[in-house]
Amino acid sequence: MTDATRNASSPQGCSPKDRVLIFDTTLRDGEQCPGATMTFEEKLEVADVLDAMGVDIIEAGFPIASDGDFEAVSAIARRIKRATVAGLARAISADIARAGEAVRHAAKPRIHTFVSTSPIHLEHQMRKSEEEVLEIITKTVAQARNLVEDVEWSAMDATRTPIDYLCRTVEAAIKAGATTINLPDTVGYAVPDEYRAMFRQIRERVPNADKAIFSVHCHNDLGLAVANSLAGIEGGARQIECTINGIGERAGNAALEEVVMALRVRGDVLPYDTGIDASLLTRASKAVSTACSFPVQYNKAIVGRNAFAHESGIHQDGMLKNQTTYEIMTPESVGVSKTSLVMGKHSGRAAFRSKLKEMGYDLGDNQLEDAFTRFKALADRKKHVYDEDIEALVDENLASAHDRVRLVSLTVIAGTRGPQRATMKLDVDGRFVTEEAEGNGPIDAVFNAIKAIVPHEAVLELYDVHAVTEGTDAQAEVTVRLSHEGSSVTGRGADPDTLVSSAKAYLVALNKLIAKGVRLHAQAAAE
Ligand SMILES: CC(=O)SCCNC(=O)CCNC(=O)[C@H](O)C(C)(C)COP(=O)(O)OP(=O)(O)OC[C@H]1O[C@@H](n2cnc3c(N)ncnc32)[C@H](O)[C@@H]1OP(=O)(O)O
Ligand SMILES: CC(C)C(=O)C(=O)O
Repeated sequence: MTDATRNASSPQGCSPKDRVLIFDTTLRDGEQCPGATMTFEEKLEVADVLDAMGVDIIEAGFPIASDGDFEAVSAIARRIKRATVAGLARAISADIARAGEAVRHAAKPRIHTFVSTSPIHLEHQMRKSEEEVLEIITKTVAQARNLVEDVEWSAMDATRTPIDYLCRTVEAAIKAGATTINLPDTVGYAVPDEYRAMFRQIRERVPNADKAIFSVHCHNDLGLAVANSLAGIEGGARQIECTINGIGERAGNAALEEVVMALRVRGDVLPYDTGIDASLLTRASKAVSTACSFPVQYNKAIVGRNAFAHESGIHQDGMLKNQTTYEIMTPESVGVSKTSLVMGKHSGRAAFRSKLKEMGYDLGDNQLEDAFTRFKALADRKKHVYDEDIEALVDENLASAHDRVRLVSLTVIAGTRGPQRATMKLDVDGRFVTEEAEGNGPIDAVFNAIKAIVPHEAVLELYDVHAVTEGTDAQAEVTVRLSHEGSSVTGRGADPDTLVSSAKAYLVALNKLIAKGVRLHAQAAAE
């Protein structure tokens, strides 16, 4: 641990852990993510959330990039009282002057200047020799240090830089006054062992290494940004550069929420503290996603909408018995109100029973088994099973417990070439009866088939259909009202197939009439 990080050690009473500084670059590298540009106001909002969450350094932008960026960095510098506010600058005098001007009103200003160090970059981008770049480092870091006390220097493409030359650049930067040395994996090329070893070697070999805090900055081109960041910390770095939701150039940067929670949850093997209030992580994720109009992938660790959602029966059963069976952190710890047990085709009885209880149903074992069978059948056909879907099927189930006429099967031929034809099989008092009927439209054909099997005088007073939930696979809920000899009854049926729900609704109403004493005439031959 360097002197600088020791100053920021753990709160009193906690076991002493090394403090890792969180440098958030959502507003700079994050904004470099294609399509993630934020307006001035959006940047201020994000900066406020970051500050409230306790990030140590907010990299507010790249002031030379545009007047808009300069204005945003200046406004954030004026506004933020707790965190350090940094502005990025190339190793160019005008950039450094502009960054210095932008952050000068910050309570804690930082200039972050960078230059390439790898042979590929020196030859093809900078078109400079190693010696020329060493001179540039000395000159530009000194210029920045004349403007502010807190200067960060980054070796762009450090992980593709030969270690001997990297040592020389780091030594030069510290000598010129850099207080933080960032060794970025600019192109997401490193693997954890290599990145950890790089920090160990640099800290051992550079004579003045203990005068600076070392920093990691990892890109996610191989999906290793978080793993590399943690490895860099094990190698002696004490600052992590990261972004909310992992947004950033190309495949993005290490996600702030992931590094913070990895350090917290695995404190046993990663004994480091951050100053982040993790309960604000979800809020920060939403704020950034909204500001950038950049959706968070559903299965994103920590802040994705599925991060605390369980659909499979075995997991749901475990969760109902004890949350630690399938969750390594509580949803509340990252600002999510609760775990969700999502009802779907992989759910089991334990979760179904619990869901029904939550919805206010108290079913006996047989009723529950019946409803569960119907739920599984529905889930096989429907992508999302919502509470309303479950409610519809349970209500229908309860209503049909004493029915004398039940739907067994239905086939309808419909389309532009009428007449429409329905073939229906009903269970009437335990006997199967099949009839075929035509109609003026498929629903008329369905109702005529019912009348053919169970002739009755009742009049259809109302037919209404609406979607219970969203999407083309939504359950259609049909309401049918029948009246007979002064009494009228209503039936409801739900099914993703409107014709089936129509038949069910009609039969519910008909069964109610039968229960009221209307006589049945099952005419068709029993099978
Ligand atoms: C790894 C990173 O994320 S680095 C940060 C990347 N972010 C950005 O580039 C976003 C903001 N950028 C911009 O708005 C523009 O690129 C500007 C304003 C910075 C520069 O614009 P321009 O002057 O038109 O230059 P352009 O972008 O075409 O080329 C970059 C120039 O900077 C040079 N350069 C790149 N990095 C550095 C550096 N660290 N120090 C000095 N010069 C550098 C390049 O060699 C090139 O110089 P050249 O024109 O002499 O060949
Ligand atoms: C400017 C530096 C830190 C950078 O963004 C990178 O190397 O990825």
